[in-house]
Amino acid sequence: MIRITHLTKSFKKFKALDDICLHLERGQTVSLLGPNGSGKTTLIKSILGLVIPEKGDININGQDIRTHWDYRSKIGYMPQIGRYPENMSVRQVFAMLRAVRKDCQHFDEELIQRFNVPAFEHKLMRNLSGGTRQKVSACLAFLFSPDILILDEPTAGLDPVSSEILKDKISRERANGKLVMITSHVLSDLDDITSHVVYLQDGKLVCFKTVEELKKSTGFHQLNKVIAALMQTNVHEDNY
Ligand SMILES: Nc1ncnc2c1ncn2[C@@H]1O[C@H](COP(=O)(O)OP(=O)(O)OP(=O)(O)O)[C@@H](O)[C@H]1O
Repeated sequence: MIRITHLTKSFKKFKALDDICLHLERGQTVSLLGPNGSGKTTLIKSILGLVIPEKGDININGQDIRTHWDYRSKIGYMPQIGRYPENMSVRQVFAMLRAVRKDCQHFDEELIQRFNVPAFEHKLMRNLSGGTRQKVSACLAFLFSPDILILDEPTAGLDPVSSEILKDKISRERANGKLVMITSHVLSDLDDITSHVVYLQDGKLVCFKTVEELKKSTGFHQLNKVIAALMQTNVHEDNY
């Protein structure tokens, strides 16, 4: 579904991504992990076409993203910090985005209901709490039933109940054959939902493995312990 080959991105002399190769398929929930500054957001932005790499290719469903822009309509993106027109109400933001996406035939409004958006949709974006803003971002990421979901720190700021609602939604969308990519530093939030781990360090791909493989090779059952072990062994992956 997403094939990344020899992706390299530098900011001046600094290599943020260094020869990344990955092949991600539908039905996977891929946790994109690594220390601060390891290149996770740069990788996500490269897939979204917001960062232009100097080397390498990204193909989505067999099409090069540099020449086929319509792939973006198949991606739902939840940014780390959602930026919206601050003087619009929540209701207006939803209406505006629905109007932009006239091509969309099927709306997924489940999160809108489960987060009880109608209770706060009259509020202006600038007056929302951080967690409520996250709920709006989550609802928008899922709203147009995309095949690929890219969620950057999705549970940050959400209360425990809302966090469980979102994780449940992610699991069911994966079961429906969607590809979900998630970054988070809260590994306990990823434990139940991750099928594969991509681990980056200094812009390099250290590991791309299933959670089961990692649990077996490290002897640990919790993702945070697995990742701690991975950081210590620094196994290099050339088998993608
Ligand atoms: N526009 C830019 N200009 C210069 N350097 C950049 C730019 N964007 C990212 N970088 C650098 O590239 C490196 C990777 O950044 P990136 O945001 O991808 O890391 P990350 O793994 O997402 O980090 P975090 O976990 O802190 O969110 C960092 O050293 C960052 O400073």
